[in-house]
Amino acid sequence: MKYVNVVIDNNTDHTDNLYTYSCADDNVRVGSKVTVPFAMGNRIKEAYVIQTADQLTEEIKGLKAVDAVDPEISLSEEAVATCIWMKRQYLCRYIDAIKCFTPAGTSSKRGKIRTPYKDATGESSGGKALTPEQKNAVESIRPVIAAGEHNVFLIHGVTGSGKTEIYMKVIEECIGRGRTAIMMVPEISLTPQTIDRFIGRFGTEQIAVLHSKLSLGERYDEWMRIRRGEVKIVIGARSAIFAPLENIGTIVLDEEHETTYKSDMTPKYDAVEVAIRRAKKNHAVVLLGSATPSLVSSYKAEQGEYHKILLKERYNGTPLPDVEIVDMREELKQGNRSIFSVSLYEEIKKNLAEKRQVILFLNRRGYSTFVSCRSCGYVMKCKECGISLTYHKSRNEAVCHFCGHSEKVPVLCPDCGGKYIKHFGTGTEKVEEMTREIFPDYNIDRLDLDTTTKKGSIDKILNSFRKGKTNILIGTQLVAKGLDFSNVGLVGIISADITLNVPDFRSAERTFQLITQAAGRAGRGDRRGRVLIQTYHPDHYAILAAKDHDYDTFYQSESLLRRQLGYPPFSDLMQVVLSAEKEKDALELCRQIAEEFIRGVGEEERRYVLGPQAAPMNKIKGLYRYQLLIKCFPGKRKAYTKVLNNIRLKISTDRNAKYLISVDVNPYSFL
Ligand SMILES: Nc1ncnc2c1ncn2[C@@H]1O[C@H](COP(=O)(O)OP(=O)(O)OP(=O)(O)O)[C@@H](O)[C@H]1O
Ligand SMILES: [Zn+2]
Repeated sequence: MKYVNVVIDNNTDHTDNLYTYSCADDNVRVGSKVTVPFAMGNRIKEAYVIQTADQLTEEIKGLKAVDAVDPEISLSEEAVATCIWMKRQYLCRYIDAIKCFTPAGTSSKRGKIRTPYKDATGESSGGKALTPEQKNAVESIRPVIAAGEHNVFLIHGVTGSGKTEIYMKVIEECIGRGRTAIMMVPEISLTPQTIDRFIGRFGTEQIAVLHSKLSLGERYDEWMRIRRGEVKIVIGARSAIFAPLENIGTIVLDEEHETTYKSDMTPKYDAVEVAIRRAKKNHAVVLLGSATPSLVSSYKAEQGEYHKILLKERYNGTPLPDVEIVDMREELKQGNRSIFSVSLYEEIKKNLAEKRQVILFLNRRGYSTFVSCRSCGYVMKCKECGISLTYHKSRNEAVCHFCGHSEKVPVLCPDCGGKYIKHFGTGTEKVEEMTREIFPDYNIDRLDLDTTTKKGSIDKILNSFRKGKTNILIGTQLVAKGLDFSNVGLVGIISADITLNVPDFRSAERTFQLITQAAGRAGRGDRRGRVLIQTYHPDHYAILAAKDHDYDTFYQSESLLRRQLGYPPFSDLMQVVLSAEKEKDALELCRQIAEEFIRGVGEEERRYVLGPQAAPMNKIKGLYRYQLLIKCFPGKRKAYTKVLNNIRLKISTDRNAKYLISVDVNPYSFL
């Protein structure tokens, strides 16, 4: 007879505890999926074993027995340990963490394993001869793997330095030693080339690709292949970090600075942190790769927590693109009101004449930014969210980019009855229209959320650009993410100010990253490329540093500011959001929670609690939102999360409560 502590598969905070059962099946172990009779009615529920024991330390009255042990599905001990850690780290329930590690969906019962990407035609095995920089990188990682030690490497390599080649060599090394690997990319649909290269090198049998387009049945099949140990490499986006691999030797996070690695849904985990946690338990190495490492990662490298590897040159020696800043205030003075500065127009013309391709980047989709009345200043806003609606010309509608609500644009102003309702500002849809007007003889395409809703549309747009059919590609940040095309001569950044003006302490960091990444798409072949940055803030340090490809200077200025203000990487920033139907209630409860938190952690912490204040998105889907921001300095995380979690539980388990509470540690957006 064994005794087990289990977590019940229940979606509530009331039952987020460990429940003890006896178990007659000797096959039961930590991580087993079981069924148990639960609560008064003894309904059979699914559950997961967190602990096992041969004896009970004290007698339990009315101890029930496990109903059955699932022979197919189980978590590894390491996965269970990671779940317990996640619960503490991200203030989630046990079951929220466990669900990350278990397969969604059920067996497809088709008897045939369906592998996605089976038609991929990648490069043949062997790989390329490494450049000296690539070789140095691999050589400094190899001994750590040989020794079976854990370490984190921050591979800071300029755009086009060939980081993927390093990942593949390191993974090869691991597999040669009988170990496994996780290869993470920020967005799978944008990285078909990377996947092709891996499949070409390692073959489909050894690889599982996890992505959101898989059906539930496919996902289940892939999960089982991995769990049975048939797969050596798992490639995927954020959730692939939970792949049920054992004996992991390497975890790679490509473009480690990308916000997609942070989950904004429960559990609100950070895949970089989970990767390091899992790697430690597996004695594995973590490779964090980027041309623009996050400030947090660079700081950790500086502190000696990570080992930094620098790659300063593109693999083929082509210099980084030549970057020019265009002061849009001057354009205005010259009477140019178009979205194209004279220099940008001339550069586009020149590149098209030379048969080189052009990328135009603007980090805002839609046609205009807002719809407003010229006579009275009325602005169309989302009734649910309170944010201004964006005009989409192709649909002839004003759309809320937060909740998706859309409505027709009125002919007359609903406020003053005037007929001067107009749309202002620029989005990618308008850039496309303008570009078509000015360059009617060229093929122009657009890559943003609106043009990629249909299945396969991303592939289509990227393929036609790769083949050279598209002359000008216009897009949002999707075009800044790792695309590797050799014939791009020019990248034009229509407005660098959009990200700069977002109310977030990371806006400068994001701007620097986006410009550098977008610029990095230019001149990846043999000929040098050119980049034009249009801005009303030509003297901003983020823009100047991006122009000079000068990460270090940016890092120094930015970390100085962050240190003074006590922002990450010098603290963890915790966001507590209270939502309620009445604005007054949300504010009042937020106030109470602030006091309760301070009582819990001590009066001397009061100065680290900011707010309550209305969240920048004051109203979402009809609920008013108020927030507290808490700066949590090193050594305090445990105490803070404990108090916060108790507050959260009190609210979430109160059946009469009219509020919602959400706690997010280092969210990627504070809106
Ligand atoms: N040693 C090499 N020999 C030949 N070609 C190489 C070599 N290393 C990399 N390449 C090629 O260089 C291109 C860029 O490599 P990769 O996509 O890995 O760059 P990256 O460092 O990830 O850049 P980014 O940060 O811009 O995404 C690819 O087309 C790749 O095939
Ligand atoms: Zn809305």
